[in-house]
Amino acid sequence: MKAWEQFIDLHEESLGKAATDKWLRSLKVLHFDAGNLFLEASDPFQIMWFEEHMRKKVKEGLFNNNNREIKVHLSLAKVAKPLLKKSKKSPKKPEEKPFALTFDELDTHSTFNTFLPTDENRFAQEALKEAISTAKDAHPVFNPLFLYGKVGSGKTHLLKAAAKALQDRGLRPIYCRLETFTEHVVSAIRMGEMSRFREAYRTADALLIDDIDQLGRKSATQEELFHTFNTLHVQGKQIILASSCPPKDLQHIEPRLVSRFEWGLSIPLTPPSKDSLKKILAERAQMLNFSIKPRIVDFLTDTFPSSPTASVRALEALALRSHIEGIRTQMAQVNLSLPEAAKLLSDLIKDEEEKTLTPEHILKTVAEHFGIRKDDITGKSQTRECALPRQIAIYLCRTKLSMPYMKIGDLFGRDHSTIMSSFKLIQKGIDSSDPNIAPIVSFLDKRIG
Ligand SMILES: Nc1ncnc2c1ncn2[C@@H]1O[C@H](COP(=O)(O)OP(=O)(O)OP(=O)(O)O)[C@@H](O)[C@H]1O
Repeated sequence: MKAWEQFIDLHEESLGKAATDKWLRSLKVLHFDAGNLFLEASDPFQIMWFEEHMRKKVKEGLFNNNNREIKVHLSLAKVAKPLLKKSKKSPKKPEEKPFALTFDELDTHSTFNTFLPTDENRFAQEALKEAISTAKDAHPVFNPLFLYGKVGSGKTHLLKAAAKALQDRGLRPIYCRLETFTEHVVSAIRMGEMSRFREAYRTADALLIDDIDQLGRKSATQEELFHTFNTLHVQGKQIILASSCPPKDLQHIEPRLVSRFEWGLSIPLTPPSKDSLKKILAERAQMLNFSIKPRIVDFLTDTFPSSPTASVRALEALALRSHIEGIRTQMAQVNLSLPEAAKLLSDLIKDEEEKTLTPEHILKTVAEHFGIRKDDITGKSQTRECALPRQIAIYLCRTKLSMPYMKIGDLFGRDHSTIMSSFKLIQKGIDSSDPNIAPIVSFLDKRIG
């Protein structure tokens, strides 16, 4: 496939020939349709390496002749040693026809077996298992099942586990993220293939949609979801949805959909506690055949406290990087010390630190934006070159961190009333849509996060 070959050639210079051959050229091209490239990896580390090093680059740099993004789907070769026992069912072959609905893939580690039951999530797991065991045989008692919880509470894991368990029962569930459902609606409309879209979704044995809170104001998607929901519901097909909030808090979603989401059972999920997260990491390491000392597990949970997702990703990165490093230096993975682990994860740790919002981070972002030094912002200079960035930084410290004026004054070496008047000046600029102030503050506000 030409675009893929060109993409590989382009990256050979920075990766080197050996790495390019080992990690990219050895990926087997299974199939290509207009927007999707299916590749097969020979071992799990190749997939992890790709996700870590190439996923972003592919998204930004792999396009077809019509300049549309090509999505890369990676699977593990059947002969390869899987991380977990795989289902006996062979994966569905992608369709050959021009309009192909490609659904999100299930992964080998998101199963019920690998989901650690905690007091907070036990009920959700039981409800899902019950729904799966009776799916298709009886009208579901609770339909839909609506899982909701914060980032990292295990929604995606449970949804994929449920889809996998349904497949193992010989049923044909559809699992997809809302983004995929939306893409399908949009391309079906564009290509005049609505009947094929409907046939695919409405004949499924169960429908599982993740990130339903991202429905937003897309009216065509809401319309199709509404009819898909009704058709499946009337037939007694189980519907399982996941969202960051309960149905009543969903934004911009038609009331008729919200009320349907409330027909069944809504189940809250809570992110795992620190102790549970440690157990999750230890089990994940075992699945990866990665020997990890408890104190490195502690280090991961302390370093990536904001979300289980980040800790799990860091663990996977550590397993991959120490595997590569081990090949290079003969270093035994088993002996990985804390400083070695920290070194291998230094970029991820830096990213994590930057995510924590501090006055330092605000100063750094504002200074970088205006091309001046942090010291210029807190320094004495009254030139406009320094004064405007300073006033904006003061404004952002107040609005983003709710810092008291006195504290901001200490940070900027100015008295309380100067800080207040800087704040008011920027606020006035925003309120009056001053082109020299409002767009910059809005941009920096988003950038700071
Ligand atoms: N109880 C659990 N047992 C095992 N792994 C878990 C558990 N809870 C979360 N995880 C793991 O933590 C990571 C984050 O979970 P997941 O992606 O399912 O969260 P989420 O609620 O879908 O978050 P988001 O809202 O960001 O999509 C995953 O790697 C998942 O496998």
